[in-house]
Amino acid sequence: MTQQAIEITGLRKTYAGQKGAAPKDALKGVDLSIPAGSIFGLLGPNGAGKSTLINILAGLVTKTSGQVRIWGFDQDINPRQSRAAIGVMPQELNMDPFFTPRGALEVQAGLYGVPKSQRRTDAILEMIGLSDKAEAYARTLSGGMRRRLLLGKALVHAPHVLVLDEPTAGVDIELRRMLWSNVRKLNEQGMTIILTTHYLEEAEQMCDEIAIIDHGRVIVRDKTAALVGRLDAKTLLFRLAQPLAQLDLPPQARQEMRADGVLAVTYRRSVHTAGEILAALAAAGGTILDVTSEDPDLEDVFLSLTSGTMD
Ligand SMILES: Nc1ncnc2c1ncn2[C@@H]1O[C@H](COP(=O)(O)OP(=O)(O)OP(=O)(O)O)[C@@H](O)[C@H]1O
Repeated sequence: MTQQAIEITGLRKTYAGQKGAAPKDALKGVDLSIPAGSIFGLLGPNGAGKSTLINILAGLVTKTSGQVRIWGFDQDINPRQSRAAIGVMPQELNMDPFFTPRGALEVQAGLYGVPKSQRRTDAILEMIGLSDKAEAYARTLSGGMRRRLLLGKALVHAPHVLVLDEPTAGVDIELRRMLWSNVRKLNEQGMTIILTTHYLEEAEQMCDEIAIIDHGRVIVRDKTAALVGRLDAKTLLFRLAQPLAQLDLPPQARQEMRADGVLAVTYRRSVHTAGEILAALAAAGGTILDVTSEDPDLEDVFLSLTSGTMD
């Protein structure tokens, strides 16, 4: 059996309502296991409960009920070991402006009780590309550098599991590339990676498996390819010699003329075959110059499963 990096059972979180507001059930009984060594994506619309889940894993939010095991350690029974097994790169860029990157990494290592002889401050600075800024005050660092420092801070205690909360929101392409190449390297070295992202394409490229959370529940969890494959829709794109006067498609297929003059025909693979679509075009007298196909992507999966409120 694969070892599980994270095992969550029946996890609930109810925030007390503030100023007379009703209590908020942010997590309504989440069961989720994340295999060791994977890159796992946690997706969901705003307010779905992702941050709550991550913050519970990080030990920053107290759960209402349920069980959380990190690297085999129960959070309630072995809080210290479960905490030592995980590192979190948070979203917010708040940091003490008077710390230098070296100072921030050293303080963080101290907080985790990493003995001086075992600290890897120079190696981490090198990895996050801040060796030449090691002694600069944080307030002089750019947003991108601060983010890299946050990644470095999450790594000081060499955790088994690294959680990245929206690591690439609003960052430029170069930083995104650097982050992903670091993440891949860490994963190749055996680190389990959990990431939340709003960029579905990114999740599709990076993650082995994905869970989608909506309204405090895991509504789907599968291998990325299987998730995308689960969608039945298929689109054929035709470039025709001349526009068709009329095209009679099978009843459940639909057509759309795109701005670039390409005719897009979408159908359900479980209902129709590509042959039926081609036959309909031939019957309409269409001369096909070129045909390509479009498979559904994660966005289609996402929209078909959630209320489509992702922004
Ligand atoms: N401290 C809090 N007190 C009360 N309600 C909260 C608190 N933190 C979060 N919530 C509510 O719990 C729900 C889940 O929030 P959470 O931040 O976990 O969602 P999210 O999926 O991370 O969203 P986002 O992508 O916007 O960060 C939301 O309805 C939110 O308003």
